Amino acid sequence: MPPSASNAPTARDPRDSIIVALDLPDVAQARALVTRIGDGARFYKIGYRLGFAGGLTFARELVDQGCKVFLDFKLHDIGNTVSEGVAAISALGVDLATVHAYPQTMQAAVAGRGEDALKLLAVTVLTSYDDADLAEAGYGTSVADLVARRAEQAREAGIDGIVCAPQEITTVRAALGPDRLIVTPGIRPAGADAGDQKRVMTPGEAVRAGADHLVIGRPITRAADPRAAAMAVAEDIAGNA
Ligand SMILES: O=c1ccn([C@@H]2O[C@H](COP(=O)(O)O)[C@@H](O)[C@H]2O)c(=O)[nH]1
Repeated sequence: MPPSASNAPTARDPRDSIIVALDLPDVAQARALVTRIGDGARFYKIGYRLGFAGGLTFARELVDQGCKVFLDFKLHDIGNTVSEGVAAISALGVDLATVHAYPQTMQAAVAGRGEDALKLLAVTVLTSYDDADLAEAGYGTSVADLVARRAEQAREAGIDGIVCAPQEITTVRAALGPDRLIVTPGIRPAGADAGDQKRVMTPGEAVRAGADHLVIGRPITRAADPRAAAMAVAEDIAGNA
């Protein structure tokens, strides 16, 4: 079960910094995992895999249980489609949603969100990319420079926060100012397999660098004891906050 009112983390509880990526094949497995994590986390991310397998209904279930929900579909399309898509996401009552950090896309997303409580995050450069991947995709710029440029454009567009790797937090914070969110995937506890992630840091390092939230999938969801894995992350965060 997610944390009950009696053991709910306080505002400064390190567990509030953790967003668990529920990259699972179906709702039954996602529900079982959330139960196993219990009071180890209360903020969950739903992406393509679960989203296309009943995850939107499950998002509602998590919200009704008092959990926070991040819908990570990384929208990128013509402006009208993005605006209407964001308006539809707003109606789900989730807390965070992502779009790619292209100026047209971000402006359309902000227009679609209107006055709703949904916070929009712009994904700068995926954490599975390095400079060589950007070059291969046709960009003549480094990851660091592209993230910095996109963070500036996100601020101008009125986006609420940025998704970037922990390595870029200092640059992004300078562009965004103190109040907007910095959310970092690419998090690996010391010794954990990086897998397809190329720009990684430990939870403690990322929090020390200034991340507001850490997105963590496999190191928690594939752990033998997911609650213990989440608690170990929280401990690392607490030791570095
Ligand atoms: O740049 C990005 C943007 C999003 N993600 C998402 O975060 C999680 C990370 O999962 P791990 O298993 O901890 O690698 C995953 O859902 C990605 O879609 C990202 O990794 N990088």
